Amino acid sequence: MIIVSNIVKKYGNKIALDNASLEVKKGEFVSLIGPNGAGKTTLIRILLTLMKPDKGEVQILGENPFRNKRIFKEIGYVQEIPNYPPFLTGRQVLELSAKIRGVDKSEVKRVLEFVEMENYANNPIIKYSKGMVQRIAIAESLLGNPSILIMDEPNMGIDPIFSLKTRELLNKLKRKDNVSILMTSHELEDVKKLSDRIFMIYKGKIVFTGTVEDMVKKFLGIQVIIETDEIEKTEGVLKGIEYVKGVFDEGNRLIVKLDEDRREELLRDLITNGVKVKGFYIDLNLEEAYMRALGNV
Ligand SMILES: Nc1ncnc2c1ncn2[C@@H]1O[C@H](COP(=O)(O)OP(=O)(O)OP(=O)(O)O)[C@@H](O)[C@H]1O
Repeated sequence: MIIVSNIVKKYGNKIALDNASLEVKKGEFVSLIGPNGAGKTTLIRILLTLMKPDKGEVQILGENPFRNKRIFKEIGYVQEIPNYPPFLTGRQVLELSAKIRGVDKSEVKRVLEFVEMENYANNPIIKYSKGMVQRIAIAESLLGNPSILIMDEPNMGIDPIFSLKTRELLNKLKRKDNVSILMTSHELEDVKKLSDRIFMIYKGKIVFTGTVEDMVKKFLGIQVIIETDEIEKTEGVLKGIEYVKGVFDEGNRLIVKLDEDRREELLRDLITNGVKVKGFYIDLNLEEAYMRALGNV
C-alpha cells in the first residue's frame, strides 16, 4: 500500500533521510519510531508530497503520489498537534473538512460515532481537552473511509486516561483489516500494543525492521517471565539448566534470560522438575530494547 524506496533528503548540508526504505502492507499497522530529529516527520512530509525527496521513490497504492493526486482521496492524515479554529464546534470542523474533501455530509455522523464524540460534537473546540481534539482529528482523517491512514504522534501530550481512549480507538482502527496504518510515535506502550511491524529510524537510516518480539529478541535476547509461588525451588531448578543464562528474582516472579529461543523446552523442564508454574510468558520490554538499540547504532 505504501512503499518508500531508498529515499535521500537533505536540508542544506544536513542529511535528514539517508537511503531510507519502508513498506506498509495491506491491513498492516506499522509504527515508525526513533529519537527526536531521526527523520520521521520528514518521511511523512514526503509521503504527503509536501516536499520532494532528493533521491528515491515513493509509491502509494501502486501510484506515484507526486504524479497522481487522486490517491489522496484514499489517505487519511492525523497531524501531530491539530490546530483547529477554537470557536468552531467539533461538528463544524468535520463538516467543513467533508466539504473541502468532497465527502458526503452523512460521513460526519459516522466518524463522530466512531470516535464516540457525538455527545460533544456541538461544543466549541476551545472547550475540548487535548484528547478530545485528537479524537476529532482522528474522525477527520476517517472522512470518506480512506484505506490508508498516516498518523504523526497521535497520542502526544495527552493525559493517561484520554491516552487510553485514543489507544482504544487506534485498536478499533487496527481491527478494520482493509485499512493500512503508518504511525510515528514516541509512546512505546502504544507501539507495543498496536504494531504488526516496527521500523526504527536513527539519523535518517532505518536501523531495524521487524515485529515487537523480533526487536526485543534482537536487542535484549530472550527473557521469560515465570510466575510461581515456589520461587526458591524454581531458582534451584533453573540453576541446573545449562541453557539458562541468568535468573533475576523480582519477588513474586522470576525473569529468566536464555541465549536462544528454547521457551518450550524450559517450560517442559520446569514441569518435569515438579515446579508449579502459574504464569509463563516472554518479557516484551520494548522500552529497554529500544534503549539498547539506540546504544548499538
Ligand atoms: N525545515 C528544516 N530545515 C532544516 N533542517 C530540518 C528541517 N526540518 C527538519 N530538519 C532536520 O532534519 C532532521 C530530521 O528532522 P525530523 O523533523 O524529520 O525528525 P523527527 O524524527 O520527526 O523528530 P521529532 O521526533 O522531534 O518530531 C533533524 O536533524 C532536523 O533538525
